[in-house]
Amino acid sequence: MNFDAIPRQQLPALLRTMPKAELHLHIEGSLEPELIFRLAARNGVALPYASVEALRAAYAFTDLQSFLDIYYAGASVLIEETDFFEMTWAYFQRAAADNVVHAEIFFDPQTHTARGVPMEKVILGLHHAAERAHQELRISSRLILCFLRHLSEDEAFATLEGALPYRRHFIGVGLDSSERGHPPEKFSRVFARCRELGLEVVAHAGEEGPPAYIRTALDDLQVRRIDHGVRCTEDPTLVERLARERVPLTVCPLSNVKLCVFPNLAHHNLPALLDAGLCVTVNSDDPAYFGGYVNQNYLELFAAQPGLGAREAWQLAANSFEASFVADATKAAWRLQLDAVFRAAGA
Ligand code: HPA
Ligand SMILES: [Zn+2]
Repeated sequence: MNFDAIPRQQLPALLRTMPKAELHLHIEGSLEPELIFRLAARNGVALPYASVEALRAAYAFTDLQSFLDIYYAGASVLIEETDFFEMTWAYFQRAAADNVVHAEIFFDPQTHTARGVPMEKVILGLHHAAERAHQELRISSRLILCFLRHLSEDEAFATLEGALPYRRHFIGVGLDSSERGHPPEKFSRVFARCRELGLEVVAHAGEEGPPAYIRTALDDLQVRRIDHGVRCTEDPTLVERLARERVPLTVCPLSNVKLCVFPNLAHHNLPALLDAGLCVTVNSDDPAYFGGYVNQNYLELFAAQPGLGAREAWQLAANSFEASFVADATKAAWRLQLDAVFRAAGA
């Protein structure tokens, strides 16, 4: 492929139209303020904000915790199965507009079961939206259950137990919420149990936490992907290992800027991670809170980083397929679609 034949002004259209997988998306983070207000009214949930505008104005985060406080407040309007369905269906429609062909979606059951919402309503609401997306939008998807790391390992075990009747609806587990002070090894036993059950395992690490958390996610939890992982560059030996073992990083550029991990996109280390040979992917994390869905992440990052061009666009999309939890034959079919789009653009 001749990537240099593609002029830079063609890049935004190419970023939008290229097929891609999204592998780091918290479904509760796709809840737009308008839907939060609509569900609050329908379910009789009181919100500490007077209007959609007042809620949006509160989206000025200083770190991960300042975001999580508002994110959990927003999720409190989700009560019935149809609420979970509507939220997830809205995400799939946005994803289809961004030419996402496959999504691996995180959900946080403890945020809901702690309020008395049954596990069944959470999982079936998401599952039915995923089925409709497959039929009507031709988007494939998988669900990944996340344990909240600020809670105990015993609570994670109880959550796993409660989810096992719906085992066929999710393919893996992850670890999210407040990273600092909650290292991956706090969850070693429950992740070992999940691996025994044949679940895929991933974990957020090295977003705000130190590179040591990336190491223990790999060694103690034996994760297949690292979510974020951007702080790995503070430890060159770790970067070499991630490249050698081709451990994917699901990077979320707009999230990193909103949560002050980097001052702006021009200072984001994604190009350095790509240069080091890592299997980096671009994702939206919590698009309703961080200023855009997956294409917005690509577009703003490429606009801010002159070193990123058509070659890197292709590589990032190819990485998103490689890093997904689907059969090799499916990955190969997506790669052909991707190559066809680049060839049609002149590469
Ligand atoms: O970016 C995140 N980090 C940790 N926990 C989260 N829960 C939703 N988004 C995030
Ligand atoms: Zn995340």
